[in-house]
Amino acid sequence: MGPKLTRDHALFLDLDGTLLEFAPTAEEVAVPAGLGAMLRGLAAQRDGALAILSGRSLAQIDAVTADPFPAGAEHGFVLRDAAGRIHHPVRQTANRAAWRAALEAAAAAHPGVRIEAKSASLVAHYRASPEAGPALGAMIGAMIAEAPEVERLAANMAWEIRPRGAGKGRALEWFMARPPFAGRVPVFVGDDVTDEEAIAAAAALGGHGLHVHRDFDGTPAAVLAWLGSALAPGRV
Ligand SMILES: O=P(O)(O)OC[C@H]1O[C@H](O[C@H]2O[C@H](CO)[C@@H](O)[C@H](O)[C@H]2O)[C@H](O)[C@@H](O)[C@@H]1O
Repeated sequence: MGPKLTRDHALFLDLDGTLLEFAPTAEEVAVPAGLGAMLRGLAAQRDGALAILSGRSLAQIDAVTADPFPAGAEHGFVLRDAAGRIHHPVRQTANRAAWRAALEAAAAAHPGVRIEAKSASLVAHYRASPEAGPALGAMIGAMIAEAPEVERLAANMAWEIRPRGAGKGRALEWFMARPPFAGRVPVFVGDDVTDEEAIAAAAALGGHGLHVHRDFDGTPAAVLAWLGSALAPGRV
């Protein structure tokens, strides 16, 4: 369970596996009823100090939350501050088009594998074809071996090629240096290997880095119940 939330906490929330149950594709997730209203309430409670930190694109985040909250999209490659301004902390790679073509060709040879192209990252999803995972991972590792500007990430039933130097931990630190986050105590909740650096960053800043499986019962429902309890009458 997380701490009792107060208005002094800045909230940083992952989406898939944390607020959303996993689904066959990102577009097929069921958004819990009332999620947008709850996030708006939590943001208002702390003067807007609530940000979404997700591997999803900014457009996909907004489709889930229904409001343009501050966000670190694509694992922190695209940052949207509280005033709605967009920032890119690192540069795009020049090899993206060639890598995308190679991944599409690999996907054509593995029924069920799906390639997702975000503004900077490329993802090879193998949830519908788990047996393809190891070969895809090896192929991607070899493909980017000479490209130090990117890294291969083992995501949830997916491999992701993302620009090195971004990441959810850096995104959290970036927000914590700016209003309305600065001066508050960071609280991050995530579930995945891609969330560990934000869990560590929140703790290093004197806050709470929470894991859906280690600190809750492993379900988004438990995280949502905890968040919702902060909006109960008489709280904060
Ligand atoms: O950082 P997150 O908010 O957890 O987003 C991570 C990735 O989410 C999406 O993929 C994952 O969720 C899908 C829907 O449940 C699932 O089908 C897929 O297997 C998961 O890897 C999204 O497609 C990615 O771009 C995000 O990086």
